[in-house]
Amino acid sequence: MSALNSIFSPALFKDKNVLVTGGGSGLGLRAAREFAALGATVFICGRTQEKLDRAVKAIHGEGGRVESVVCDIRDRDAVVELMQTVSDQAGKLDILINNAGGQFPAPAETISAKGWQAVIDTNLTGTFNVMQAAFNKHFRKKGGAVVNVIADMWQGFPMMAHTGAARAAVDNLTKTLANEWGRHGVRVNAVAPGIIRTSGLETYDPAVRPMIEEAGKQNQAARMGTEAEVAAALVFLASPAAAYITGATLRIDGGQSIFHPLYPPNGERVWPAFDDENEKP
Ligand SMILES: CCCCC/C=C/C(=O)SCCNC(=O)CCNC(=O)[C@H](O)C(C)(C)COP(=O)(O)OP(=O)(O)OC[C@H]1O[C@@H](n2cnc3c(N)ncnc32)[C@H](O)[C@@H]1OP(=O)(O)O
Ligand SMILES: NC(=O)C1=CN([C@@H]2O[C@H](COP(=O)(O)OP(=O)(O)OC[C@H]3O[C@@H](n4cnc5c(N)ncnc54)[C@H](OP(=O)(O)O)[C@@H]3O)[C@@H](O)[C@H]2O)C=CC1
Repeated sequence: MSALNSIFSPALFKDKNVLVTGGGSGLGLRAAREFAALGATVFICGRTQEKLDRAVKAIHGEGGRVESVVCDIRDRDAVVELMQTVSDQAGKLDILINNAGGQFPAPAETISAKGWQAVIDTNLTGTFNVMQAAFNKHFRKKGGAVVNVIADMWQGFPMMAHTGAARAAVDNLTKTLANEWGRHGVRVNAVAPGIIRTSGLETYDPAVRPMIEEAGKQNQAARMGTEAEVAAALVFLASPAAAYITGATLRIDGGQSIFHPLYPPNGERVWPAFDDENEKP
């Protein structure tokens, strides 16, 4: 077992280099810690140097190998440079976790042109920029694995029209690029988290937090997901255990996306809510 109580073999990613975009906080940081604990050399990127510095310190403190690069994934040239940096420092990239992203809750009719563009540029174009640059610089010749982080937008995404559209597009890109790049030995998958308790949620306006707390219980586990639960799925899809999986999107949402308002009757549970084993002391 690794320091993070992982069920995976401690040397699973020995000699592998992993890039986690948005690895300075939340899900990305948890994933970066997990890959580092399993033997990988991890690169993390984001827009904020201080956030990255704190993450590097945390991973070094756990004995992991990590490098950070300031990079806005919306900037194509910066993303190409990021791939060059990985090449200069580590020689190759094996795994890309496309996690950087964000949005703000707002009714569709109020979203400004710049607000719409910022969210599409970040979550769709930025995600594509990183995949394309990783393929051209690294994966084309030696193969690799990509896991994109999207969201639960299967029934539309009220108050999140911009990100719902962008994430649905990335779901489709995942399938398209799995087809185009399979012959190069590249697997492309995605995870679709439901509502996960991360530091990212705290960036939202306090006025919408009660709504998020309530929505976080609308699933079969009757609670929000944890960072560890998403990281475990990212690790699995990036690992050789998923060698026969490509073009797939794994929903990590406690059943939120299939939640039926009429069941259970009167909201009664037979068993207590599922616990996250990783979070138990
Ligand atoms: C039911 C809830 C389900 C929750 C499931 C999902 C959860 C998560 O994803 S957790 C959190 C992930 N982290 C974040 O979302 C935080 C990071 N967010 C962002 O960085 C921004 O949302 C961003 C994508 C817009 C960042 O772009 P950036 O270019 O840095 O942003 P600017 O500040 O320059 O703004 C550009 C544009 O967007 C408008 N805008 C930004 N925030 C809001 C807001 N809260 N409400 C309305 N409009 C917003 C901003 O005003 C700018 O437009 P103009 O005003 O027209 O210039
Ligand atoms: N928490 C949840 O319930 C859910 C989260 N998600 C998605 O999971 C991912 C991680 O979210 P979470 O950990 O919760 O939130 P965080 O806000 O903690 O993580 C987002 C990370 O992305 C980085 N980032 C944002 N924009 C850019 C950019 N343009 N270029 C480079 N890096 C960027 C941020 O760093 P910086 O600001 O320094 O650039 C930050 O480290 C996001 O894509 C999020 O939308 C999806 C479904 C549910």
